[in-house]
Amino acid sequence: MMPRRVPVSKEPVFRTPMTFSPRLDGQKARPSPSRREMFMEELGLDSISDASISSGDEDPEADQLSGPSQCSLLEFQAMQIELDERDKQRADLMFRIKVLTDKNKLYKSSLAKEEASKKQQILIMRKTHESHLDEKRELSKNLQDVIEEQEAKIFELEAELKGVTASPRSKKTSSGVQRLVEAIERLHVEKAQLTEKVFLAENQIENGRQEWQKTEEDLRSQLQDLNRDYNEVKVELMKMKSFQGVTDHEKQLNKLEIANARLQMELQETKSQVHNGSMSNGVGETKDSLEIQKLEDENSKLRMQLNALEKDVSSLTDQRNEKELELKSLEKKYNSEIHLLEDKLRQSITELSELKANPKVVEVMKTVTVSVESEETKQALSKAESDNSTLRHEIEKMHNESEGYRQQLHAAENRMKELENQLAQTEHQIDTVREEFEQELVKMESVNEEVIRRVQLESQQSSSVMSRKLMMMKMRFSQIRPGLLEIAEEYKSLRTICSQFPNIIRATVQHTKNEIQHAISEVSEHNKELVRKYRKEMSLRKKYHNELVELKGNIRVFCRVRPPIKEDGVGLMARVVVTYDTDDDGILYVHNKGRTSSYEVDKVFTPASVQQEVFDEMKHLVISCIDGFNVCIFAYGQTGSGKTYTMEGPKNDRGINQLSLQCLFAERKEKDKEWNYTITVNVMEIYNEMLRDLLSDDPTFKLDIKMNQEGGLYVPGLISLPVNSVDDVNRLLDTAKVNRATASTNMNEHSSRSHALLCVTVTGTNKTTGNRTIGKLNLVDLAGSERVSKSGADGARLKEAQNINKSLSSLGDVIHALRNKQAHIPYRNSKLTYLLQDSLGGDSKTLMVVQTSPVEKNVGETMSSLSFAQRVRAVELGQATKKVESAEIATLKGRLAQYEDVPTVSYSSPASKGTNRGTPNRSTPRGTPRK
Ligand SMILES: Nc1ncnc2c1ncn2[C@@H]1O[C@H](COP(=O)(O)OP(=O)(O)OP(=O)(O)O)[C@@H](O)[C@H]1O
Repeated sequence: MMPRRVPVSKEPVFRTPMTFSPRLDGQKARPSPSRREMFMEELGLDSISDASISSGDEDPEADQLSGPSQCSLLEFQAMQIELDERDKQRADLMFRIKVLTDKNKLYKSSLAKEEASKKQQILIMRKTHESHLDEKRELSKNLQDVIEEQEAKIFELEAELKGVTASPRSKKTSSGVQRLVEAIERLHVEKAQLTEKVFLAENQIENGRQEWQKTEEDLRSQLQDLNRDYNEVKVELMKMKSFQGVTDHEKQLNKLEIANARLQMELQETKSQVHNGSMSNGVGETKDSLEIQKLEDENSKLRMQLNALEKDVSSLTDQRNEKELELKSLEKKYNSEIHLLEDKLRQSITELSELKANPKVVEVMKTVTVSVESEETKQALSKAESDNSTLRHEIEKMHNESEGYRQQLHAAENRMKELENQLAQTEHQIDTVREEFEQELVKMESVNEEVIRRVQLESQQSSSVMSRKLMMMKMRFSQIRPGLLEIAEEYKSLRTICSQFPNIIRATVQHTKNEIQHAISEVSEHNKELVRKYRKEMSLRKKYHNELVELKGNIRVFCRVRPPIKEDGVGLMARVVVTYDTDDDGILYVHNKGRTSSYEVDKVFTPASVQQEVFDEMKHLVISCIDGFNVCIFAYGQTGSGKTYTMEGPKNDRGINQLSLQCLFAERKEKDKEWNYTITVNVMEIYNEMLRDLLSDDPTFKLDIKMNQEGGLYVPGLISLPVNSVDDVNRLLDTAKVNRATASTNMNEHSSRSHALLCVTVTGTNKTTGNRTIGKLNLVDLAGSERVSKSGADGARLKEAQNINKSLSSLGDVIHALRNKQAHIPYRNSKLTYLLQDSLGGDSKTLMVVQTSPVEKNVGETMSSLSFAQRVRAVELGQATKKVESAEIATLKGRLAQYEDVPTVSYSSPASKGTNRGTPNRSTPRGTPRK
């Protein structure tokens, strides 16, 4: 979420450059504004972070409360903090104003200093000028004196020429020259003094310049500090912008932004004010940089003035030097002229004295002039006249020169006046600058005062608003304080209770756990007891059931469901549709087209059941064979349902056939002390209604089933072989397998379409009594039970299927007849039923293992097989009996067999025809079995 922008006030506000330090470190963003922040917003105040609020003497726990009362307390605290901040700002402002005032004073003092030094300089200059003027005046006076002296001399000479003495004049001349020399010497002294003063003034100017530079540097460093502060604030702002920017710091960030904006505004406004102030009479805030600029301007102005003054001084010095040179040349000139004049004068005097010494010449001259002019007189007179004219010329020339000097003096005076005017102008300029500066200072002061007044007014207004709000808050706080205290108390007590909660909860949980555990253990005990009872009941039930089955002679039915195999394929048709009852191991369910059919058998073996598990359930039946019972176990089911797997089993996991023989061997061994047992086996198959001996040398030979005189069935030519070990059994079974393969074109298909029979005969003789028992165990792997219509067979295969169907349907018919206790049981309808006659209807214990596929694809056949199994299960054959013969009977039977040439090897026990029970079966061994 972007931070909300707050419009910046246009009024200039003095602010310190971000003196607060907000919680930047370790602050965690809050997801949404708290109620306190919302309240602060309502009041139009900036929100304050939790960390910045310290409640002082308030109960700190009250801060943690939530609700209206907590908001009010926080409002009060927020107001206080806001006021503190304002006070801080005001103090900061005052400090800045004080700094500005100090600076102003400093400028004033430096200005006064500068002014004083300038005044001093002006005074010095004025004095220098005055002294110069005096000198000039003195010089002109001296010159005037010299001129006057010269004029006097000329006059004296003229007068002397006219007969007047001129002796006092010469004295006057020498005194004027003397004064001129003195004046020149004074000028020299004054020049040295002036040079010294100029040097002094230069030093002062240099000092002033250094002071200005220092002030300038100070101001520059202050400006740099301010800029640095500003940059720091900027950076701080940037940091805060980058670190914050989430909802709970929005207002703080806004506050900083406002402060920043205000600072910028201040800066701009100050700039503009200063600019306006320099352009017109506008007022503005004094900013250090502009002041420096202004002072620099003034400094440069003053420097210019100083330079002008220095120029003036240098020009005056030049002028003075010129004058000195002029004076020197004049002095030289006057001296030479004076010397010349003195020489002339001396010459004239000598001539005059000569003339006086020779009065005749004078008289002659006078006479010549009046009347007779002698030649000499005339010459002397003309010479005198020429000398006189020369002297006049010289005097005129001197007059002219004197006039030139007078003009030069006048020009110098004019120049002096000009310089005085310039000086007056400079002074005027300085006065003007000073006045302007003073005016500006006054303006600045007034602006400062104005700003201070405005800020004070503003802060007063804001503080009065804040005070009002504070008052309001205080009032509200005082109103809600009791409630708050109450809530705080409640909160404390609640907190105490809450702090006890974990212990209570822990204890309660522990207690509940213990109770539950106790209950569970009780229940489990009870359950165990129940399970024990249930199992006991079940075993009893089974026992009774078995007893009942034994009594009734029911055909026992087991069902084995094979696991899904790859031939079942994938997809919908490979879905498992057979499920099992968890409580009853005799019930299974088949799901077909949304309907579920349940089937009850004596025992259900799931795909997880192993061979041994299956055999264990029928072990007692197998063992009963050793006691003289006839037992028949046959596997029924569609092709590929696992019949062969159950009966034969793979090599590494043998099935019922081998396990049964192993069991019999073990049993024989156990009873070895009392009984002498002989176990013989024969292996047959019925294929296309043909009976074959799989242990014969010619397995294709078709065997017949015949009945002896006693009604017993026998198979002439059938080979029975004794077996004494598992190896014997394996050997025989392998031979049977080989013969079965030899007799067929396709072994796999053949095995599916033929019934395989393994018949085990156990004959036992009691070693003590000589009594004999004969028990038979028929182990039958039936052909596949699938329907012909489904298999779609034709030709030879159709015949096969029909034959299979025939035998199986005959089996069904026999079962049906037995079930309905019909008088005629159609055993002879097929070779299978005929051969199994004793097992199905005779004095036999019969077990059918119904094999099923678990997948959808075979669901029809599965249901059909299970329905058949249901019918088979309902068949009551009556109680089976042992076939035991006494020793005498056994001996007699043996003798009889020797005399009678009848087949003695009965396939099955010689049972009476039909369903008669109770008659001991006779069997006549047919000689020694072939090897
Ligand atoms: N309980 C089981 N566990 C594992 N695999 C089994 C089981 N039952 C049957 N199979 C497998 O199912 C396939 C078919 O079994 P099997 O040949 O025994 O059927 P079948 O009913 O004798 O067939 P057919 O009537 O054609 O002789 C075999 O590959 C076999 O290994």
